Amino acid sequence: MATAFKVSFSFLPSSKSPRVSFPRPSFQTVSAPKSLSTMASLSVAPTVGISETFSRLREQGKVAFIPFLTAGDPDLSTTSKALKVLDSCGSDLIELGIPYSDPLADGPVIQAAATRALAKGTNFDAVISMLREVAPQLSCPIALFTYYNPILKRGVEKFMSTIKNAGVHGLVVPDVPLEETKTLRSEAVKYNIEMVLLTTPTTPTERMKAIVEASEGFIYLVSSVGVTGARSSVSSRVQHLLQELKEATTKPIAVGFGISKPEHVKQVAGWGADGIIVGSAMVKLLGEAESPEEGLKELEAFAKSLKAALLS
Ligand SMILES: O=P(O)(O)OC[C@@H](O)[C@@H](O)c1c[nH]c2ccccc12
Repeated sequence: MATAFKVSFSFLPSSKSPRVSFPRPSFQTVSAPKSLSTMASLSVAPTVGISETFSRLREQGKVAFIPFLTAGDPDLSTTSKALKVLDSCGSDLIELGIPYSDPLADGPVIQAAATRALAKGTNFDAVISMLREVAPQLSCPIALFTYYNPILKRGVEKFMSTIKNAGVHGLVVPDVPLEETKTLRSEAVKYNIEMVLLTTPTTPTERMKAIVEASEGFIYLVSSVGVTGARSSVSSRVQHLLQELKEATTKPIAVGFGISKPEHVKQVAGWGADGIIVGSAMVKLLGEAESPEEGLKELEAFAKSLKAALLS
């Protein structure tokens, strides 16, 4: 089971990556304007990107609602409908997970969803075809979540151009240590894909600062050590971690891991988060429903209840 693994996530120091402070990446093109020649050749969804979404929300004093789904559970046609449902319930960004056979950072709910999705034959190409069709119909941006292996298999540049063409705006890759995100980030920038990096309660301060510096779109604050999954409460350490991050950056910070109830959402927003990410609780509803239709109804009611908690 996932808890038995010790892995090098991008947000944790790896054995290859001692706790040192990092020079600013030399390719500080992160906020460079997109190349018109590159963009003109791509079919891009008309939605605004992740940074811009957060800027707009900040101006309005709002906190982003960010649901996560595993693509292909129970099947890709339901995922496509679920994306539209979540969009219409006021999602500000949707994180879509590519199912993977070895999801080391995931707890039982998302692991089971990935297993079911893979058993149904869901693969990267099928997720991309689905997105190409549905992304232009969404008003919120999509951040793709994937482990590193599927990227390496395709080649970094090919991967970035493929996801950009499918209408994706951002990318979260949990199992690449910061030092090894350089190539990913330089290719992502070319395609105007925002690479979101993660930091955890055990990330040393200097490393956290380097992560914050390099992260685009927002900073993903993992609320607790361990794997994904609903928890009964959100660690109160998050409040302190948010303060620490806010001293280091003005970039938006979204909190994820264990958030599963309207009360959690309200609490974390009250602590100053710019966004709230809810994964396992959403995935569970779709995965365990009696039928896809039933799952979509439950997803809609749940998403509305979380969004309402953010607006109240
Ligand atoms: O499932 P939770 O506990 O609500 O956490 C969000 C999460 O699902 C999503 O962001 C995510 C899914 N798998 C991950 C692996 C690592 C980091 C983050 C994730």
